[in-house]
Amino acid sequence: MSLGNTAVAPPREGAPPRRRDIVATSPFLRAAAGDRPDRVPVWFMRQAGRVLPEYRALRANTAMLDSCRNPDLVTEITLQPIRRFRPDAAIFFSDIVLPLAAVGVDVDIVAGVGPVVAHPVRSRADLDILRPLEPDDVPYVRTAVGSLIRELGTTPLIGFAGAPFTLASYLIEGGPSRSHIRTKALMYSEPELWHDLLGRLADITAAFLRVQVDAGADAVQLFDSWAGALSEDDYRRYVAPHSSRVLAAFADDGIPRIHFGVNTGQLLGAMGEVGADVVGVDWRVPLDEAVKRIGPGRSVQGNLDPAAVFAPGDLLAEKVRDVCRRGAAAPGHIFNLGHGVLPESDPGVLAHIVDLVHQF
Ligand SMILES: Cc1c2[nH]c(c1CCC(=O)O)Cc1[nH]c(c(CCC(=O)O)c1C)Cc1[nH]c(c(CCC(=O)O)c1C)Cc1[nH]c(c(C)c1CCC(=O)O)C2
Repeated sequence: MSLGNTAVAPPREGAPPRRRDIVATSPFLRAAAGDRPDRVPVWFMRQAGRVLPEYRALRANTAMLDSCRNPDLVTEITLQPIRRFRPDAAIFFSDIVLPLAAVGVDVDIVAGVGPVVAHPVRSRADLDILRPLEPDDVPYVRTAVGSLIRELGTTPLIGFAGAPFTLASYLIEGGPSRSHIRTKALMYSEPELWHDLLGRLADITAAFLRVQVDAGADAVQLFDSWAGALSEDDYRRYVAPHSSRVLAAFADDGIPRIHFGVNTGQLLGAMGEVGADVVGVDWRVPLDEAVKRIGPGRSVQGNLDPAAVFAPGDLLAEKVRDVCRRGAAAPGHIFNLGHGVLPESDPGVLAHIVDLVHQF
């Protein structure tokens, strides 16, 4: 059975040869395409990074964005969790603000805070900073994806980018925000400026993903981490057209497009409709209920509470099995946490979760 619309799309004219050999066998790619492989595939958002001591050792003297610009470091960091956890997919090590930095936005990643933008975007004049992203702005991305494809063997590589709304929030607020007040104020009071801004961000995001896909990434995930702050009506009006344009740019590539956000119970249907093959679900909505909201023909990814890794072993195992059982309501299910791995997590417990999912 193949309900998804991914497996059938012919490659784009002039596109690189996809790793067609793994499409038929990879549990991750099959589940993304709406199939039921022999085992439930699993990977973890933020599996590459701070949870691993070998990562912390490697990054000790390198700033986050500098490490993203070093293909050897990116390759090694992306591979570290593959060796340790044996998940069914790798995710490219980078950050959602990297393409913004690549077009000249003064953005830094401050430890314990997150991305901080020196000159927030608040007026039409500020938009000029957002020029289009050219492939040559991120040569290190092409190099790193290429070397990963050679190293990964049969494990698929997920490319990713931040969605226009989530990037806009960082740009407008100047950093992380709980309420997104300035973002929403601009959205409501200057809709024309808002749509210009999100349009530019959609172009940058699509171009950043294009570099990864043309270098050989086997899937893409669009992170709209903060979209859950919006009502469905506002999401459809102010955000969906732009995310839709990003995902539509990969409709002919024959690769799965995963669309994820946090706290998006009210948006699951809309987030599927913008052109996702797989909808990522956080832990607040059980997967069988999420499947009803998303509607037919789309796979789901998720959705163990990242804090469940701190539960006693038998309760954790019960929770893992519950996610797998409920995920069976979708055409295809990719096991994941409902958001990124928490830094305090024990890597041994993550490896155990991979085993539990594979045994299910
Ligand atoms: C919030 C934040 C961002 N960027 C950053 C933060 C703060 C992190 C912290 O101190 O807790 C900075 C950052 N981003 C990343 C690191 C490397 C170390 C690590 O935290 O693992 C660091 C220090 C990797 C990353 N950052 C991201 C990835 C890719 C996604 C993945 O691996 O699953 C990685 C490896 C993506 C990212 N980056 C950002 C968002 C909103 C997302 C989307 C995913 C999400 O909602 O968490 C912005």
